[in-house]
Amino acid sequence: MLLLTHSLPELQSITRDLKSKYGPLVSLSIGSHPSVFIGSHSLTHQVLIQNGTTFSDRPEIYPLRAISTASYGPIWRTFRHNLTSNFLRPSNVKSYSCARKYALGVMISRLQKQQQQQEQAVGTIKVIDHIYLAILRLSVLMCFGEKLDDSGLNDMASVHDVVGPPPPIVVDHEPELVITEEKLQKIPYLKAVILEGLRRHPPGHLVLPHRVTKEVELQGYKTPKGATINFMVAEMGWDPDVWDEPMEFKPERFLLNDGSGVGFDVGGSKGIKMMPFGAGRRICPGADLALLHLEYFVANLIWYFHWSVADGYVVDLAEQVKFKVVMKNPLETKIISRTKGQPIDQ
Ligand code: HEM
Repeated sequence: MLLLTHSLPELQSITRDLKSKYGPLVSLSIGSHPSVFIGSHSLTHQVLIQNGTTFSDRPEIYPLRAISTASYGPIWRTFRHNLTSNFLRPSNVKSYSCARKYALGVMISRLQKQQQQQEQAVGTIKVIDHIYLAILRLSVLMCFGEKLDDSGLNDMASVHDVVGPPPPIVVDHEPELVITEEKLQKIPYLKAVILEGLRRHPPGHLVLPHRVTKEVELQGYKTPKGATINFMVAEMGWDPDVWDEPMEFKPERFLLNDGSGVGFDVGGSKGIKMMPFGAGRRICPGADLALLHLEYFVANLIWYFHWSVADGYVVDLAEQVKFKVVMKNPLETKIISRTKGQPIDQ
């Protein structure tokens, strides 16, 4: 089959149809490049975890060969080693705590100012799809969007249990008090919300394309050397054979039975149920940092503000595929500062 489209939604709808007719392994040809789409959890595990060396190359379609686009070989290994053993080393990530706190202070100050201005102008506060870190954009808004009408996230009872009463107001971008990285460990429900956001609305519906380095047989289909292999991340997270009520937003599914923690292996080494960060040798090296930031900013933004839907606005979680998946219709929220005292002009 020759597929004459580069539109991801169209591609997804075609692969979804084909998958329902012919099973989880669907092979398409895009131009002259044979291209395979895998939506099966077990096959993905077999391919990326058990046969990683054969499936970790990238197709030569990128003009720039950086870490994410480099061929699987010594140059990629050097890039990856530099990144993981320096910038992303756990001790370094911990040492960026001051920068995280500063970024949070800027965010809170802006939101407080916006709240004050909008209260004066129209008596209501609208924050229009404007959370300031790109990494947070989709997941936070999706989480808020899904849970806004539910007391679960705003109350996030465990956040308040862990950190106590409302914080003091923020002056000069410097929060006196924040929910620290260490305290986040005591809020398993928060981690579950973030994971559920990434399952239900993964920022990428496909991982970056992989390339197979020798001819292989995949579930009886001969796949030639050089074929591009794509993994259907969103489909895997929504598979009713693996997830109970997959289209529902239910963070509890990630909690241990007694609610004391989260029992989920993001890397999928023993089995893949979802893979928002990919899996195997090319798995996103920033996954831990991303999860930490999502938890940190969500927890603190909930501690500092009460979030609800703007008057007359109906939450619409339709997605739009840009570089990453974003909300088609930006979220409009009303925020009320929980801080003691009034926000001041800055
Ligand atoms: C919610 C946030 C993020 C998501 C969902 C995400 C997801 C992904 C995915 C799906 C891949 C492709 C995996 C594959 O090809 O199999 C990837 C690769 C990559 N990500 Fe992330 N990522 C996130 C944040 C970050 C952050 C914060 C960093 C760096 C600080 C980062 C750095 C990278 C790099 C360097 C690669 C290429 C890895 C390689 O090819 O070896 N990502 N990411």
